[in-house]
Amino acid sequence: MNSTWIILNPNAGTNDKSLIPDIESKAKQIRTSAGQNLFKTQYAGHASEITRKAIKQGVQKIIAVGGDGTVNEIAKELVHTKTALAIIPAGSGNGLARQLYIPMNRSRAWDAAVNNTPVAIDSLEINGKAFFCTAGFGFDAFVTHEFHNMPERGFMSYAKASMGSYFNFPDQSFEILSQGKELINTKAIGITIANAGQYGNNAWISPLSDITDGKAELVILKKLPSYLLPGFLYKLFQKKLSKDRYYQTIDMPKTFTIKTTCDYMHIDGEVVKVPEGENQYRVKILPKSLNIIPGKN
Ligand SMILES: Nc1ncnc2c1ncn2[C@@H]1O[C@H](COP(=O)(O)OP(=O)(O)OP(=O)(O)O)[C@@H](O)[C@H]1O
Repeated sequence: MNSTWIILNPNAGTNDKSLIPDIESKAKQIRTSAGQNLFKTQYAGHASEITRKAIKQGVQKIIAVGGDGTVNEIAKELVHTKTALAIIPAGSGNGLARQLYIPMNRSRAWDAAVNNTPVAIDSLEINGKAFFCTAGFGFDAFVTHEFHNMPERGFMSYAKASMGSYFNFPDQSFEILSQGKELINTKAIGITIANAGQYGNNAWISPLSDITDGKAELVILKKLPSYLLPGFLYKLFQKKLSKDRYYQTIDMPKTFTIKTTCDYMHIDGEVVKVPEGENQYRVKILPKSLNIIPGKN
């Protein structure tokens, strides 16, 4: 049996025609038995199914080739298992890969995936759904929703989706509780729960977040007047955001509850429609729960 499986989402990313043949040839180079070691996903949820099979068969490492959606599907199955995850970034945002300093260059990412040693990172759960980078309510979830409906992928589409709706987006209510005590009660354009520091695309929404520290941060974003937006965006991409009257970041306890009236949320960049009548979310931190291969050791 091959001890490394590769799971590739052929639909991921921005239409790179060389991706599939390149990964096919790299997979052949590391094949150690007659068994299959490359699996192409055929539908949403397929990467999770393949991962469950890999765990049962004692596979030691899974190399995910795709974007954050594919990575999330695989990683959530690997939480609290011995199987390590490596990533070849092939999506549009690649948040977890960038957070782990995995090269965007495919050959260098492959070298890291094959040769580097895993580290244990934290994961988070929101109403039982695992995530590894960020989850959010309000404006960032709305932008993610708009982005997924755009014909083109990539950073420029994110910028268009954000700018087109920012000034009309209404404030939302957020109440955060822990152990029955109210920690926060506020109106804001959105909140982000951060395990990693960035959304993807090097947009550092929570620059001090450390994916291995056993903690999560909550970012509260208030609507900025237009003249402050360019400075905010500059700091976002330069990893320089810090507390002010429009941007707050709070260290969170190990478990907490969010009550909100938002219609959408995103979990690692995948939009989730909030079920009618559901407005309460339990968040739990699972320290050092996933073995993952970083870009640098
Ligand atoms: N063959 C397939 N057809 C349709 N959807 C698929 C297929 N394989 C996987 N998927 C789904 O596609 C979703 C998006 O994929 P992925 O995140 O890898 O790429 P992306 O959306 O281009 O990247 P990013 O998340 O960085 O924007 C995944 O959540 C997965 O469930």
